Amino acid sequence: MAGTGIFTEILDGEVYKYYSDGEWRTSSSGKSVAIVNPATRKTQYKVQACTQEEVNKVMEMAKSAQKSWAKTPLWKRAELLHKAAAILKDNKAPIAESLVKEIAKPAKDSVTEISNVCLGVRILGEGKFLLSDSFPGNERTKYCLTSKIPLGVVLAIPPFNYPVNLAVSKIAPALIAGNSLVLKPPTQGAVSCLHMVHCFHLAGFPKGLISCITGKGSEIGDFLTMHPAVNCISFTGGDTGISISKKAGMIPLQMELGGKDACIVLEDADLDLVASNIIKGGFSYSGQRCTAVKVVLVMESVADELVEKVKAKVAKLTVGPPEENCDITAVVSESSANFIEGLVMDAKEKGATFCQEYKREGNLIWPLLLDNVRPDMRIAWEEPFGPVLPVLRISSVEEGINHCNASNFGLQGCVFTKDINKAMLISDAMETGTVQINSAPARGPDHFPFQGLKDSGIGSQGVTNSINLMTKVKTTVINLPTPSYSMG
Ligand SMILES: NC(=O)C1=CN([C@@H]2O[C@H](COP(=O)(O)OP(=O)(O)OC[C@H]3O[C@@H](n4cnc5c(N)ncnc54)[C@H](OP(=O)(O)O)[C@@H]3O)[C@@H](O)[C@H]2O)C=CC1
Ligand SMILES: O=C(O)[C@H](O)COP(=O)(O)O
Repeated sequence: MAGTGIFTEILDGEVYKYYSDGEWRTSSSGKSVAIVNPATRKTQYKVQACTQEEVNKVMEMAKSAQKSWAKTPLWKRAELLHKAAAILKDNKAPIAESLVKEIAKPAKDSVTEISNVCLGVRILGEGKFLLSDSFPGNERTKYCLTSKIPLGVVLAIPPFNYPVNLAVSKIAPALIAGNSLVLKPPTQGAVSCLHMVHCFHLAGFPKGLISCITGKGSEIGDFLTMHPAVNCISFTGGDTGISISKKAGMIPLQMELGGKDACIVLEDADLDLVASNIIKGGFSYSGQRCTAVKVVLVMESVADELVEKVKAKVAKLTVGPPEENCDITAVVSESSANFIEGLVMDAKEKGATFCQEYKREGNLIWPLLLDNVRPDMRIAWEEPFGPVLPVLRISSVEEGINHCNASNFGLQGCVFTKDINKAMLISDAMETGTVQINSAPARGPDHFPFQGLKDSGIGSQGVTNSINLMTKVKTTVINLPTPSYSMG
């Protein structure tokens, strides 16, 4: 059970503690932040509302712990990460339980990301050796050695929908690269993150190297992201990332933001395959994935058949509590449910075809496919982050590409066709960070690059790219008095 067994020390009465300088602490603010269970709409957990002084302390510790961590051999860093992964694996149950209660989601295994990041040992263990005479006009008098050095303190801010998984995908590359890490978990998902951080604590990482500050992003966020001790921010979430980017100083930023992933369906597509992918892509975790299919752009000639196939599959989705492993569960908050309803009502007023009756109970919204959506409807452009999927019928491939490219987002997209040549041309034309051919958008596997164009983000994720972003290249040049040629 959450907060029991080896996790007892992370709880103070009914409020979870925050983690600083290798210890679990109660904030001097005397205040807590409530975490509301999306399904019951009742307070499920409470976390500390940390103060600015507590943030300052954490940053000070992070700076000093990083100095000695950077001198820890790579194999030892990897060993500790493997240990943390093993502890996480052995203690999945309370993390899974809090994911269910905080974000209405069945548990997801986050352990593989830590292990995968140990690939970093190889990436970081390699450098470059350059010779000056490869550049015109130079003799071989300079030997240049390059290696990757840590940045310092990395601030990680994951979103509610994958609080543990997206935290670990930031923590592990930061640590293997020799950085220290300050985690600000999403409020909805904080308790799952605190359990995960305790697994790192039990693995025996040095004091102060990892810390976890809780509190509302709207209250503590600016202080954290603009803190002078922070050397890199890795953020996943919504538009907040755009404002963070404007305020952050001259530091590397990894921003994975929203998306309006388009699914373009050509006449020759395998419609059964498309329908399964629309269900998986549009409705898994109730559409609350940045990579969810958020608009279907289907050629008019096959639209009726595709819509019928998707309708049949929507009818089979189970709707209800996360504890029962239902396909569709309550969306994360009442404000999110209200926002989704606003999009649905706008589509209704403007004449979209409802393939199912719109139904909502509290934060639980039944899956809904909207056909004959037109570009003047909000749902054609905005991301519902819920189980509502619009279908726009197109009369040419160009129309589909134009719709996709007119979006301010550019995360992923997908195209379904049996013609690989057409698929490649469409992929090249789509202004998105990734295009999936004949499959729904998805972030993984972990070592694939993952990035958004336009308002969908800056920087790129994936094991190698994260490590590269969280390090800087350092060069040492050996200057010889006379040119030296091997064996010469
Ligand atoms: N591209 C991607 O990989 C992903 C994108 N998203 C996008 O995120 C949105 C939904 O996720 P959601 O979690 O609600 O996103 P938010 O942007 O609201 O929150 C993300 C994180 O930022 C924190 N935060 C809020 N305000 C600030 C601030 N001023 N400074 C610093 N941190 C702050 C939040 O904390 P708190 O919870 O305390 O407010 C949370 O930890 C959708 O738009 C979705 O598309 C989501 C997942 C993945
Ligand atoms: O935050 C998200 O929504 C994820 O990064 C998407 O990951 P997935 O494609 O593996 O669901």
